[in-house]
Amino acid sequence: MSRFAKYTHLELIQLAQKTIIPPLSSRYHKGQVGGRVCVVGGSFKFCGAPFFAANATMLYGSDLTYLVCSDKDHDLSSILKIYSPNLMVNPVLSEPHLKCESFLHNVHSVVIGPGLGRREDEVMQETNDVKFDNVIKILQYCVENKIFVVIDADGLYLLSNDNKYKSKMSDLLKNHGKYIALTPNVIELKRLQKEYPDLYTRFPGLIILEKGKNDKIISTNQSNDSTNEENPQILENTVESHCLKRCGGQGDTLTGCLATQLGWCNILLRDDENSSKNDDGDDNNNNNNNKEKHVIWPDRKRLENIAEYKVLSAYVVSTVVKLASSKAFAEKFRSMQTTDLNNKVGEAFYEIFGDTVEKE
Ligand SMILES: NC(=O)C1=CN([C@@H]2O[C@H](COP(=O)(O)OP(=O)(O)OC[C@H]3O[C@@H](n4cnc5c(N)ncnc54)[C@H](OP(=O)(O)O)[C@@H]3O)[C@@H](O)[C@H]2O)[C@@H](O)CC1
Ligand SMILES: Nc1ncnc2c1ncn2[C@@H]1O[C@H](COP(=O)(O)OP(=O)(O)OP(=O)(O)O)[C@@H](O)[C@H]1O
Repeated sequence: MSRFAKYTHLELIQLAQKTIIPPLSSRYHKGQVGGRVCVVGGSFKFCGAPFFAANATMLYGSDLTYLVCSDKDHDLSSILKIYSPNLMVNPVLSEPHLKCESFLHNVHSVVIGPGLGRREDEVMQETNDVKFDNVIKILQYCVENKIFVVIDADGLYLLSNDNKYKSKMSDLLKNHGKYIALTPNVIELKRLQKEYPDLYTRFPGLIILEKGKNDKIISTNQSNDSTNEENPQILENTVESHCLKRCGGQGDTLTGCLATQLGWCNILLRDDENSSKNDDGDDNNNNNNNKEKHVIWPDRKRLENIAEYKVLSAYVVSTVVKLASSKAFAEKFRSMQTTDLNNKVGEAFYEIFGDTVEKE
């Protein structure tokens, strides 16, 4: 059981408000606190999924969202650009010598997988392998540079079923689990458990947000030798959803929202790291330059470790998406689509957290 499992729903929401939802303020510039998120996905078959995920990142509150896809997937990048002028679509995923640094250096979180496709389904095997090689390259770049990653949909398929890539991916998860969240649906979870029977304990620091009627958040101890903690820890979101429509893309929405929320956590954690470095500098050099000290939301409450930031993020996002889907369903019933759900994300967030404007 997670320490959070002893909290009531209201206590968790209040805790989140004090720890992981940075207030809106005129002090911050574009991307600094709202965050910069990148979604990697799309294929010749699926242009909806990457759009829903990327669109949800922005509707949840990111300032800048990039969508990285392949220019070999027919008209995918043009279609995505037409879907939304808010997104920055970067069709570099099939570049043979991809330089991740050029588009990821200032990003706070990344989604890998919505609509990405699978190697066996693709038409042009040769260019296709470049695309998937690059997906692995991106994952590696992210975890080595402490960028949070959400792996969903066909990203999970690579991890559970792709013979060329699954061992490389599982090595990255094993060594850098603390930067990664998986968001499987029921079938994706079954595939993962078939490949990794010890899924819940195998990847230290990993969290798994299992989607379903009650979203379940599983977290694995960060270190294999911490014996005094339960492993894994489980937190279930039992808030009722009144949405009875299961249109494709609800999971993509959840994934996008989670990426933005994790991006915020990354920003806050980096700010703590920078300010403690400066504290050391001050002591050693007797230098009273406070400029870099807790630039962002100085009086926030701290959680205990990275895993707690990720678990609370997953809980909050699950709550927001459940409320958004209930609202969309109440208006549209059977005709509800994912676009309706996406359009309720902001309203649901507001209903739960208010305007979140910084108090003077
Ligand atoms: N508009 C778009 O572009 C969209 C594109 N999308 C993209 O499609 C890609 C493939 O994703 P996917 O989920 O369709 O494929 P996959 O994992 O093989 O599962 C397929 C089979 O699993 C089952 N099944 C599923 N859920 C279940 C449940 N809760 N409980 C029980 N069974 C369940 C179900 O089995 P059946 O009902 O046939 O028995 C189904 O046939 C991926 O890239 C994704 O991002 C989507 O995001 C949607 C919007
Ligand atoms: N049986 C259910 N009852 C109520 N809500 C559900 C149910 N199943 C899923 N949900 C809600 O829908 C969200 C998405 O779950 P779903 O299983 O549809 O994901 P997915 O298959 O990955 O979606 P996508 O179509 O985007 O690939 C969940 O997080 C949950 O909030």
